[in-house]
Amino acid sequence: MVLRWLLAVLVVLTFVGLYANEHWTMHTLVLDGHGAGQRLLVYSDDESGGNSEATLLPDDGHGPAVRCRLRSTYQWPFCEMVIQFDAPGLDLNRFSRIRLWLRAEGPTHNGAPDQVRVFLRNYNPAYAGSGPHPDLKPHEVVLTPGNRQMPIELRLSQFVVATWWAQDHQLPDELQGAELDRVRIFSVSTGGESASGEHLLRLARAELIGNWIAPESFRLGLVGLWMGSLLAYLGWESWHTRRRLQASLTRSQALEKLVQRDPLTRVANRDGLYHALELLHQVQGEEVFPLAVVFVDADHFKRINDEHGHDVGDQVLVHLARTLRANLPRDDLLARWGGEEFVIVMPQTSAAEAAGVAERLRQALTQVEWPAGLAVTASWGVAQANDEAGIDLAMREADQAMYRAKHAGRDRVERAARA
Ligand SMILES: Nc1nc2c(ncn2[C@@H]2O[C@H](COP(=O)(O)OP(=O)(O)OP(=O)(O)O)[C@@H](O)[C@H]2O)c(=O)[nH]1
Repeated sequence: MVLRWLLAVLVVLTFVGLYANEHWTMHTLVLDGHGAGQRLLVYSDDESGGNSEATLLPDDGHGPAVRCRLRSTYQWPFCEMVIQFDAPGLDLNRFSRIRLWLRAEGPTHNGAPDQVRVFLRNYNPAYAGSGPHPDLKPHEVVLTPGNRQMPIELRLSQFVVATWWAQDHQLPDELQGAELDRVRIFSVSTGGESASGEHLLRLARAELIGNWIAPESFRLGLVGLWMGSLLAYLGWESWHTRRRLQASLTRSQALEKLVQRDPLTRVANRDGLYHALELLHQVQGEEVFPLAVVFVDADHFKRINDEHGHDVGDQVLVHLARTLRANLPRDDLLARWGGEEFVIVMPQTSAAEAAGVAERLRQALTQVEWPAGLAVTASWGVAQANDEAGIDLAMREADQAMYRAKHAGRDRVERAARA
């Protein structure tokens, strides 16, 4: 359930994030030649041997323009409006698009609308040289503004390295692709097909549009978010499972204890006794032997029930169990064997020592304030087991010894013949 919610949230976040980074969180850089680190210039082919004339017209409220008298004395005549950026140049990786408000007027060879070339020129010492006029790598898009709706929006990925420049520069493979990390020049130039005559190039506005976070970084961030969330979920899930297991273990242990306990006297029942014996043997190993077993049976208990009622009988059993427990060391096990009969198991104790303990317990019963002013006594049988296999035999022998105590007149301790 949690995983389903997590996935749903991640999917929504991913889509909203992608959309927001693309459309909502844009930032803009205006290219007008007046901003910090920008300069507006015009060039023509006269520096390359032509004699075209480029004149910068003052901004008349519609943005700067270049009036160009194109003369075909040069092979590739051109006029160009240039916005130059201070070193180290602009890193356009923060941007994804460029918007242009651009007009071009002038004669063409075949009467088609005038073309404009848009350039982004990048600096890299590997090809630019170190002179005052660096050889920048031109990235080009050819446009036909005509009567197009403004602005014209171009993706920066549309800019490709100009083939005429690439052919002149035999660059190694790794330098042949587009590079827009140190752009020193943004320019618009008359088209390659423009005919001689007077042209007008007007750049009312140019803006670079960027995402606040570069798309690559944003996508990397999204991958990180997915991986981080799933890892956090796995961590939480394993912690939660361990807690659930622990809780159910504690519950089942508590339940087991409850099942192994006599509800009236609160001491162990037979199952509880055997379980405790097993644990004792696991912990102490063979050191539990010799192990003494004492059977205790309340005398004339039926009479107590008959004369004073079942409730008094119950209270007598509770008092008997409490007295036994209170007078036994903690390591000795006490259990209700059934009816009015109890068993004591004493680790590391011989039958002789156990008989002494039983005798003290027998006397302790005379000190108890029994219900209904009764004077309750019990008969005791003691036996000894020397190894694990001997435990059941010792139980039977202690039981028999207890019956001998009954027949001998009750309220006494008897040891098994072998013990
Ligand atoms: N009140 C009460 N009586 C119980 C309980 N369990 C067994 N009894 C009774 O204990 C009595 C045991 O009687 P007997 O086995 O004849 O033994 P006794 O009367 O103690 O005689 P001796 O053992 O020979 O001294 C029976 O009447 C059972 O009903 C119990 O949990 N509560």
